[in-house]
Amino acid sequence: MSNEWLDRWKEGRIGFHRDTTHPALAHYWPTLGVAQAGKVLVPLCGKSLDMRWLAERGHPVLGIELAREAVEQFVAEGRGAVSRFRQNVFDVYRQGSVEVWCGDFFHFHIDQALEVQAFYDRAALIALPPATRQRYAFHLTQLLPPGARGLLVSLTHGGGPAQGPPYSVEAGEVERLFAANFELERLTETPPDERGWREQVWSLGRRGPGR
Ligand SMILES: C[S@@+](CC[C@H](N)C(=O)[O-])C[C@H]1O[C@@H](n2cnc3c(N)ncnc32)[C@H](O)[C@@H]1O
Repeated sequence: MSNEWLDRWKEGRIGFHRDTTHPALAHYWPTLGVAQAGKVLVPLCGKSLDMRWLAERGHPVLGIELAREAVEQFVAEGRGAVSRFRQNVFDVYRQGSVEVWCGDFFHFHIDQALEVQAFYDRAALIALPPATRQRYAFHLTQLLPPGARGLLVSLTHGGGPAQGPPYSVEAGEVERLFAANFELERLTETPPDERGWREQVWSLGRRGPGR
C-alpha cells in the first residue's frame, strides 16, 4: 500500500489534490466550535491547501504524510521560512503554524498528539483498504482526547465495492467504525458526480469515558 502512494507522488498521479480549499471545510468547520488555538490533526494530509485554511483561522496544524514529495511540495508551494527537525521516526517540516510530519500515520504516537483538540479527514479514510480502515479509526480514536471535534469527508459509490483508492465507504461503515467512540452526524451528501461518486461530510465529537 505504502509504495503505491510513494509511486503516485513520484509520478505526479495526484488527481485527488485540490487547488482550492474544500468547500465543506469552509462551510462546516465554523459550526464545530473548535477553539481558535486548538491544534488540528490532519492525517494522510498530502499537500492539502486545507491545512493553510485552518492555519489562517488561527489553528496550529499537524499534518501527517507518508510521501516526502508531498511534504516538500507543500512547503515549496507555501510562503515563509521552513524549519526541519526530527521527532522519533518522523521528519517534521514546519512552516508558519503548520507542521507536516513525514512518515507513517500508524507510527504517530499519542505522546506526540498531546495538544490536539480537533481533526480533519478529507480523503484519508477512503484512501485505505477495508482492514486498514479499521486500524485507522482505532488509531485516530486513541489520539483524540474526549471533547475533540472533527470533520470527515468520505466518498461512496452506489455501484458496489470499487477497486480503490479511492474506496467506497458506505455510511453504515462510517457508523460502525466511529459510533462507539464519537457523536456522529452526517451533515450532507452531494449528488453523484459523472462517475457516480457522492461525497459525504460527517461531524464527529469524541466521547469521554462513560458518555
Ligand atoms: C487520497 S490522498 C489525500 C490527501 C489529502 N488528505 C488531500 O485531501 O489532498 C491520501 C494520502 O495519504 C497518504 N498516505 C497513505 N498512507 C499513509 C500512511 N500510512 N501514513 C501517512 N500518509 C499516508 C498518501 O501518500 C496520500 O498523499
